[in-house]
Amino acid sequence: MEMEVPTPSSGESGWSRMASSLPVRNVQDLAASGEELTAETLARYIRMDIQNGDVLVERSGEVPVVDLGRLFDPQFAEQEAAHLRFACEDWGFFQLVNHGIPEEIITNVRNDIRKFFQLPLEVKNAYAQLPGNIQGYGQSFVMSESQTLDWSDMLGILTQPPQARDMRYWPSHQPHTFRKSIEDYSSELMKVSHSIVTFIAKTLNIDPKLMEDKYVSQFLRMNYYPPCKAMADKVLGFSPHSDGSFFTLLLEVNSVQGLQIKRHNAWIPVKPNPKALLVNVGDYLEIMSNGKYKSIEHRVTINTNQERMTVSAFHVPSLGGVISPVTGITEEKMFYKTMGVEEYAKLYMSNKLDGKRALDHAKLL
Ligand SMILES: O=C(O)CCC(=O)C(=O)O
Ligand SMILES: [Fe+2]
Repeated sequence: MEMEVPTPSSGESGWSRMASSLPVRNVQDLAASGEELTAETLARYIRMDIQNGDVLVERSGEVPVVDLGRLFDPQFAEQEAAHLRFACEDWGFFQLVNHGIPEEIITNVRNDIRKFFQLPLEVKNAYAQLPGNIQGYGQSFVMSESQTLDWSDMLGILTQPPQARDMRYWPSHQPHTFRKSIEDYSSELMKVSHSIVTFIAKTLNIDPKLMEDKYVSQFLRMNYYPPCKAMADKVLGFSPHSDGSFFTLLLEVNSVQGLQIKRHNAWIPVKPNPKALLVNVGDYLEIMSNGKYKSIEHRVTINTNQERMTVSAFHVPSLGGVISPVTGITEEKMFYKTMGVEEYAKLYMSNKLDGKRALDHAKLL
């Protein structure tokens, strides 16, 4: 398959040229087309590996909850920091409540994402191949070839740093408040990220300054997972992966379940919490914490009747930097190499991982 590399952006962040894309059939359109969805028409999406590992529905209530308000409150800070440490070390995932983002901003971004995905395909396709900060619509960031088999569409936008937001090419008309909703939400996420980083640094006993350049760029990835009446249990919305970010903040736009996280070789479905942002440790944080904090594999399953919509915000380091384990976090031994951020990103996005995760290539033997 031919790979298409989008035009480099004139913006600050070279990240916009890292994410390549593969043109694939729009899945929302396929699901809605009325075309009969049979083993034949769905052949491309049918997966043999979905049953690998038990699905432990009864454990979905165990995903840790971290309260940002309490982290700021001297009376509860210590206790809450212990929850945060446990969440990053033992789960790699947590529901962040009391995150402080004004409800109106969340509501607006939810509504506009819904509206966006309801637009006719031709209109959405105006976002497909734009230069500047829009990464594309309907296509995957190429992490692996298998991901082009995912039963989902996405709209990807590079939103931070602000000077990288090259909005000249933003289709202005549809939905007309979309751009503002995204910008407001993106800026609020930066504040939340700043708080998270400060507290994570504390739990690792390191200077937060060491992390300052580790989450300066932000991608928003709006995900649309159509229902699949015929064979919901044979397709995946998102192949198993860990995130090539420092950390990721996920907003579940419509609270339809789908995300599952790998834990002790089983899959735990995450129960949507409309009041929370789901935070997960990414690969760069795992490396930097010398493996103390874990970047956990996760995947998205598909429903028979309901569509799922989410927006992931990937916070990533500046491409020009390096990533290396900070000394003193764990015992003296280093488990990860020092790597260029760009070098790691290329590895992560390459199709040449031979079935291993990019992280395995960053480990010292
Ligand atoms: O949509 C979801 O639930 C998860 C998305 C995800 O894992 C990602 O964007 O990396
Ligand atoms: Fe992910």
